[in-house]
Amino acid sequence: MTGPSEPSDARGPARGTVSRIRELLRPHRRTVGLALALTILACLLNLPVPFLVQGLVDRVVTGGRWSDLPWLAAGLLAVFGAQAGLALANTLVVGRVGQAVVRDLRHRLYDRLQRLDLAYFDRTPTGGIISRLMDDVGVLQGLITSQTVTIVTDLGTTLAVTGLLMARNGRLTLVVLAFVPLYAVNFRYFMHRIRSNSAVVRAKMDIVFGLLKEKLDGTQVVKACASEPAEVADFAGQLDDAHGPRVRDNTLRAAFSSLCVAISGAGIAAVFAAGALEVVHGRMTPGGVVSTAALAALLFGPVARLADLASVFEQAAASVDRLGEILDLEPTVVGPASPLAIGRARGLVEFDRVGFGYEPGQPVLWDVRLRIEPGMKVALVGPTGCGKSTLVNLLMRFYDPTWGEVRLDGLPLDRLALDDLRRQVGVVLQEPVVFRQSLADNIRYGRPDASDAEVEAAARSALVHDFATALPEGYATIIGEGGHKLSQGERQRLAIARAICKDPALVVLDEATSSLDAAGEALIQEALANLLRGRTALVIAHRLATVMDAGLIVVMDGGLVVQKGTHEQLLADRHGLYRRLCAAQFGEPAPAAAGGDPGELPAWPMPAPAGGGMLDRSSVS
Ligand SMILES: Nc1ncnc2c1ncn2[C@@H]1O[C@H](COP(=O)(O)OP(=O)(O)OP(=O)(O)O)[C@@H](O)[C@H]1O
Repeated sequence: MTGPSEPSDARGPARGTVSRIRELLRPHRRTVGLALALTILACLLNLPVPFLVQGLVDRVVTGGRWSDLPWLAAGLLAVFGAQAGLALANTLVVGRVGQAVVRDLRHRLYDRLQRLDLAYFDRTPTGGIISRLMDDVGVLQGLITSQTVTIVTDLGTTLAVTGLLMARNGRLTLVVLAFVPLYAVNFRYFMHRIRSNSAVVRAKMDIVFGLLKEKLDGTQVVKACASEPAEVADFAGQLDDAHGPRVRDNTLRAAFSSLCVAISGAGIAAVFAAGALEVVHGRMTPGGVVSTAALAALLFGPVARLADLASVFEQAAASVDRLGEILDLEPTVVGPASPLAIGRARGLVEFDRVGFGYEPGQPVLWDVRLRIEPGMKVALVGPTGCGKSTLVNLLMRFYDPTWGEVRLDGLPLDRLALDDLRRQVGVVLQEPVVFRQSLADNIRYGRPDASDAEVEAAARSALVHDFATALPEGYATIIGEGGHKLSQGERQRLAIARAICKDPALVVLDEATSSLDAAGEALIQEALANLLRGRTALVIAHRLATVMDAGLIVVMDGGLVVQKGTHEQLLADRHGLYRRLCAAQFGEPAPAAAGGDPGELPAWPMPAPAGGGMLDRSSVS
């Protein structure tokens, strides 16, 4: 993928821009056709102007036929009035198309984003994504709405006027056309500079958007650390960083446009000078010269604008490249063409010699072999970074194993439809996610067709019902960003209710590490017990005290499963990692007598420390 700050090849992507715009306009071809018809009409209306001007000069000014003045003036007025009317109609029509294209494009981008796998989001900053959806789409909208009309009008005008000029006076036409190559030189000089600078501006704005999102999301931490002044200074620094390239963008465009204007000014002056000679030699009337100069102005205007447009087009091409980074990307984790039907899974999970690395050549899981029987509660424990979450990510098929196979009910995961697989799994994350919608809709998020009664049943099971009914509008209360604020414990129970409402065969639990008081903790444990009942559960355990009853505790270290067994079995291994983890969390037990039979096992967990019954995570994550 092209890095955000690398300027792309100046010609290739520009061709992509044309076909991309054509593709975007295709669904609106009728409206575009109407706009084109209006444009052609507007172009044709340019043609009588030089004749009317010539008539004014030759008949009225030099010929003294004042009786011709009213109809010549009325003719000019009618032409300009009709052009204004057509321009208005055209702007309205093209504006509609532009808005529709933007809506379609944002929709397609969001659709693609939803289908891309987590790996894309791992490597792409959120700010870059938002800036593409808002900023780059806006640039393209500008090109389509304000510029396509101009392009077509100007192209039409250029052709028609060149024809007319040729018919009137070949020598003056050559004078006019001699100036056109200057536009080409001007264009060549500025275009690639404008384009690469545009790419730099966009990359800088990605960083600004990213910073903005990150810092607004983390407002609480910013305030808690009294870092507001530092944040303001940091943001100002980022804006300053983007300021230089933005100013350069402006300068390049201004220089380019001004040179275009200068070239057309020089061209018209040359037409007048050459025209004067034609009059002196009796080959043209003064009216003929004035009207030819008017025609030249009609030609230089569009040529200058066309060249100017090229700069807008170059900027849009940079945006199209960036949008293409999303639109052309195919997800790597996809469902099979003919998936196996699974119905409701029994919950048998197998990791068969699984290895995986987020980056090529850097495995974080090496050779995981694990069989989880239906209905079993399995705890994953181990030092931080040992690969617990990664294992769960593979079970959800957020990523595919680099080698080995993961199976559900004996079926390889990559033979199942993705939504079928993910429907089987309820996830409760460490940091519960709440969306800005009603409490009821938050609960039914994983199963949108759940009835109100089912939502309430899930809420009761997860001990959400009591606080739900106390909210200002009960289950209809809007929560999440800008809505009613829930406490940490309430949000965790809401996440559990969401998982229960989905009624999954499997539960993945990334056990919360935040400190709740004893009462809050007890409520969560009760809600969790309701969620886990009768389901296969995979619990990433940070506090060993909560998983001692697990049917199987899997101890991981450095991407490998190093121990497996029940709490008692694992403790019995005096040199095992599990025992060391327990010692780190609960404190060293009294030295065991020599000989060590199970009766000598320490009475872990030790009594909870004061202040809420939470045990220290220490080195265990
Ligand atoms: N998205 C990612 N991209 C690249 N590397 C990653 C990614 N996620 C995790 N890792 C790396 O993979 C390794 C295993 O991480 P993982 O999150 O699975 O560990 P964990 O045991 O769940 O840790 P913790 O208990 O601290 O959450 C770590 O070295 C981590 O830095």
